[in-house]
Amino acid sequence: MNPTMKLQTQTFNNVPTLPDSYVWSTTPSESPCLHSIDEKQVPPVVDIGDPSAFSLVRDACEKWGVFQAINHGIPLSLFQETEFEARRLFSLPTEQKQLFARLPEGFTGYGLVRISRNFPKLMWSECFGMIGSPVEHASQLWPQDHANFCEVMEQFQVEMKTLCEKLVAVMLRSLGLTNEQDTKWFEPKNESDRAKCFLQLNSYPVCPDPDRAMGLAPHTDSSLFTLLYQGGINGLQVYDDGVGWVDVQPVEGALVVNVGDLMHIVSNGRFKSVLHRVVVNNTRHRISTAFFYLPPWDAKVSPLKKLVEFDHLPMYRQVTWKEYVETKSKDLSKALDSIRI
Ligand SMILES: O=C(O)CCC(=O)C(=O)O
Ligand SMILES: [Fe+2]
Repeated sequence: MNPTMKLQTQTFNNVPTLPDSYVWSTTPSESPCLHSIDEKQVPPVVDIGDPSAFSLVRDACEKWGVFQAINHGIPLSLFQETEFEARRLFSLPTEQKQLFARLPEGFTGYGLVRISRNFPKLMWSECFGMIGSPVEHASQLWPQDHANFCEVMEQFQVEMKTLCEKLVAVMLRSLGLTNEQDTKWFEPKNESDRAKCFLQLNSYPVCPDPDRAMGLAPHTDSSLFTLLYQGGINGLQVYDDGVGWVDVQPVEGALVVNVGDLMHIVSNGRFKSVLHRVVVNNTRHRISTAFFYLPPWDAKVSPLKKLVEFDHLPMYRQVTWKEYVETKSKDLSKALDSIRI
């Protein structure tokens, strides 16, 4: 594990040069990104309220593992309020944010992104994770002034979860699965188990030397899929085998839908788990909100029966979510291979 998991006080504030621990040997500037104007070379923007959405979603998930969803029903104002509250949180002094530091194995609280432990260099980012109400942490931070933060974060999670439920149906229906029984994508341990969500606010402060730094190293999300609101500032890039790194240009009000490892498994390999990274810049502090859609901890996940019947062979063995997370935290790139049949 990286010995410097804990963020250093003052790391991001007014440092004139990039500290050595943040200098990456393979940097985004050495594998430049395509700023394409050819719409075939960028992940598509899909109006998910349109009847033609199904085939567009399927094509995007097969080719890219990512698309930008518009007309999803969540008002822009809720994204703006969430971003405003996130900025309020990240602008606090580091000592104060450290009061609710995330434990190395934990999900909630403040700190480095979980994948930091898998890389020798530090990333130019910080995050705050929440599952449900953040009141426990927020009330310590702002004893008199946490109500709005909590209200906005709770409302955001409720609306995003509803949207995730709708989107999973769209994605699986796009594969021809219309019967409810055929689209059960996890096997619960208990009857009452429901899908789970995890909200992570990400902050990428202004960086003195963005060409040698990394906001978030290349990774795939472990989730079924992730909904990402990236505000108006560029930074997210996805990898395409034929093209290389491609910018996902922010579209006002759109949500980036990232296919994760679990959807790749559930779809028996049809949908691609998208490799993505974040680059930083030297002028603007970027904030993003990532909403991960997940199974319950002890639930089992495997390729959907109908798809396996069609393919005659499952591509992956069954795995519990807990087992998958533990395998992936040991080695990001080998987790999928380790359950491949
Ligand atoms: O900030 C972004 O655009 C991407 C964030 C991300 O990939 C993540 O939180 O897993
Ligand atoms: Fe991610």
